[in-house]
Amino acid sequence: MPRPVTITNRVFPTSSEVAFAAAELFASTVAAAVEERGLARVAISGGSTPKVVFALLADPAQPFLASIPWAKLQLFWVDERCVAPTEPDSNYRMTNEQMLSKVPLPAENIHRMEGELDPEVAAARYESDIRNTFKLEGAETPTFDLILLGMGDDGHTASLFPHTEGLDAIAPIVIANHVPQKDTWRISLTWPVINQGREVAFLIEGAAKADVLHAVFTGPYQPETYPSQLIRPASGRLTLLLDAGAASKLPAGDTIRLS
Ligand SMILES: O=C(O)[C@H](O)[C@@H](O)[C@H](O)[C@H](O)COP(=O)(O)O
Repeated sequence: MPRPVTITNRVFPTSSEVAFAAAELFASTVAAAVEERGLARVAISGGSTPKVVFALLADPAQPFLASIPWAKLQLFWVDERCVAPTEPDSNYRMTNEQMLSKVPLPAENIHRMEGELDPEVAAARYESDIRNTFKLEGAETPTFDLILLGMGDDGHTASLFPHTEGLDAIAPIVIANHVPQKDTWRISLTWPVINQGREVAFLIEGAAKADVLHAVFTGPYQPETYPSQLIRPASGRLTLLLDAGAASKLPAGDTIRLS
């Protein structure tokens, strides 16, 4: 059975307010990690929801660009499509367009998943990159300071899709996951690694996600069908950053206790 978790459910009237809250969480987590440990390691998701967040972080009119200690941030991805970084579907391309091309994050601090390579090769290379960057030994796994997740309307998160082999991957840090429902391969962090994050947050917007959020956080535990249910951080804490539409079928209140 999954470990208990207390969910902090932060609901905002509009998607722009959710994005600003996500940018604040990113900036404050990075600053705290640098203060405490001298560096910050963050893993971000792709898709469409985080685009505005990354644009806010790079916007000189916002407080984040000047306040984030970019040189002490090591940036990773939660997952990537198996495409070249120049392709429209590339999570790296989206992040580069919205943020990386506009902020003083050193190139060597940007840890791109190499979607252009054979999926298994790309997964192995990324796992090696993580092991080297985190200076891991033996079976040690990484503890990211922040992991920012999205959720598909099918209940997937990262590239952990319903009824795919990636859900069974416990030991690795990074996997290549075949996703038959999309007739594609993806590269993804595994769910035990995500659960080791110091701060783990879902950023979810839109009424179209209301039903899946209700199923994931109030329905029976069936992670093969709703892989986002696998996300039960070891810290015992999980944050939801939602707009009113996405939250519309969740219980009222700012805390959800999952036993
Ligand atoms: O590569 C990806 O697509 C993401 O990492 C994926 O897990 C995403 O977070 C969800 O599919 C939600 O995507 P939207 O934000 O576009 O709804």
